[in-house]
Amino acid sequence: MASAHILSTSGLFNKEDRAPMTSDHSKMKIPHVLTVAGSDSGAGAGIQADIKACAARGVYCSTVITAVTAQNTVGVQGVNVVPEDFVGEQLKSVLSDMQVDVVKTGMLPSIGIVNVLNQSLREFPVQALVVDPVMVSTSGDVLAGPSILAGFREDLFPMADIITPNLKEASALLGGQQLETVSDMCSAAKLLHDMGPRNVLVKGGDLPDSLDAVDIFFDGQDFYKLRSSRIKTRNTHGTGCSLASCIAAELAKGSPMLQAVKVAKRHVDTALDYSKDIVIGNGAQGPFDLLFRLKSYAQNSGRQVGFNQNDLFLYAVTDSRMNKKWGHSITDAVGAAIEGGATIVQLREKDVETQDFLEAAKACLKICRSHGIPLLINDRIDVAIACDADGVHVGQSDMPARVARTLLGPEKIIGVSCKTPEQANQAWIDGADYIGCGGVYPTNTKENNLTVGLDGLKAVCVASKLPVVAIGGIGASNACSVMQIGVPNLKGVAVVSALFDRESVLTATRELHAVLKEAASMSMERTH
Ligand SMILES: Nc1ncnc2c1ncn2[C@@H]1O[C@H](COP(=O)(O)OP(=O)(O)OP(=O)(O)O)[C@@H](O)[C@H]1O
Ligand SMILES: Cc1ncc(CO)c(N)n1
Ligand SMILES: [Mg+2]
Repeated sequence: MASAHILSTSGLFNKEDRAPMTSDHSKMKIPHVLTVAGSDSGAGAGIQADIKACAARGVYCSTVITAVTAQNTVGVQGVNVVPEDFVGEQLKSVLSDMQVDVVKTGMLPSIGIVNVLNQSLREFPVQALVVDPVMVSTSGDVLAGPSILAGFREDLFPMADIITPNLKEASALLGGQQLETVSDMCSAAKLLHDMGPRNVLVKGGDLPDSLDAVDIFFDGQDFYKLRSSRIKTRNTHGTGCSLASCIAAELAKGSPMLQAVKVAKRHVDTALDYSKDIVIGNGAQGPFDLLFRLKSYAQNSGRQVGFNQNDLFLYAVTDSRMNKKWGHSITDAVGAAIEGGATIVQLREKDVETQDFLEAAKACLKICRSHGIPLLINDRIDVAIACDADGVHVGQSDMPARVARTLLGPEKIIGVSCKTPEQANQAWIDGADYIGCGGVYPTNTKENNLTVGLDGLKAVCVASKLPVVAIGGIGASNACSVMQIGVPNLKGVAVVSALFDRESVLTATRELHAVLKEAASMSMERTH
């Protein structure tokens, strides 16, 4: 099949031409957590939470299902327990074949299932066992009856590297004693530790009258109070399952226990904060979003999804010194450039403090979004991420495009400055969306910059599989000759001085826009 779709992809799909992305990683071992738990049809807790938590932490998750629940944000409407033999069969399938690092348990609805699990773990030992002794859902529904207590205490806890009961579960395991204060939680952690697990985390999500969300970690010697501010939200369904899975995921990566617990708590906390206002379901307890980091990929707020190469037509690059010289604010300058016909904007602020840069970027993003114009950030990936800009432009000595792609995700726009066909090819392999080629003419905005001339520009365009924007000393007087070099992937010109080193940015942009239009219609005539 011909690969005609080269220009706008981010790099993963053109198998014929691009170097394979993972050739030297073909034998990579991925950290692996096996969760042995129940399915939650509402997907906030149970197996579904475990898969999301492991994915969010970058760890593979296999699943042995112990029960299927009919469950939503109102409560648990039904439970169908998987026969213990079949739980055993699932365990054998996974453990005999895959290299599982850590087993995490959730809902274990019968003593028979606990026994089967116990046998499997003896037959196929793993590096660590995380036991979340699930008994009652937050809605108050019973997920494992009291008969399970002996199974936990006698069979699983002695093997466990950590157990993670919530207050009700800790209380049930200790014969029903009330747990109402942080000091009660410490005593409980100690008593539970005596049952055999190497570490205990008593979770305080349900601690009454507590302003903070406090969990007590006990390693047999020291107590650690893990405290975060309590987030006001109804979306806490599945926090416990998610926390235990995040711990398991960090252990699978090789973290020490306390570090794993701290990272897990921070992940759940950030996820709760991020999703505090989402609305799923009508019940009292909604699920939250563990994959919040993927947010900007999914909710491309306000802009078109993907990169349109025609956006390179009149590419405005800002310059703080010029704005200062003419007394323009950055937002006025960007607004005027857009009004004059700029089709994409790049913020290139060389002598500005980071905080001011971020504020400027946010303000410019608002203007750009309201006009449907993409906003890119020069060099500063951190600023681009912080303001959710549409992408970045990087030079040859900035962050490599491949790394920028990993940091920004598959949908953001990445441009790379290139002077040679080799650099253009590398930019394509690295998953860039376009290249900037120049300086075409000498310019004052970049010191010691090698000028490639129209011939150099043409050579790069011919070699490039990506669309190209020409840059360097271009303005209304020479834009026409640049656009007429006769290569179809030269999509536009990028300009700094010709727009911003002017008293009226609006007039200058309009003028250049008219020249580019004229050049485009001339080349249309030539081809028809
Ligand atoms: N509103 C909140 N704000 C911040 N952290 C919270 C909040 N609610 C729970 N947590 C934290 O989430 C983690 C899970 O604790 P929790 O006591 O809710 O577990 P759980 O009852 O087993 O949860 P579930 O049964 O819903 O899966 C703990 O680290 C706890 O401190
Ligand atoms: C299946 C399942 N496992 C665990 C919990 C605890 O949150 C739940 N509500 N549902
Ligand atoms: Mg729980």
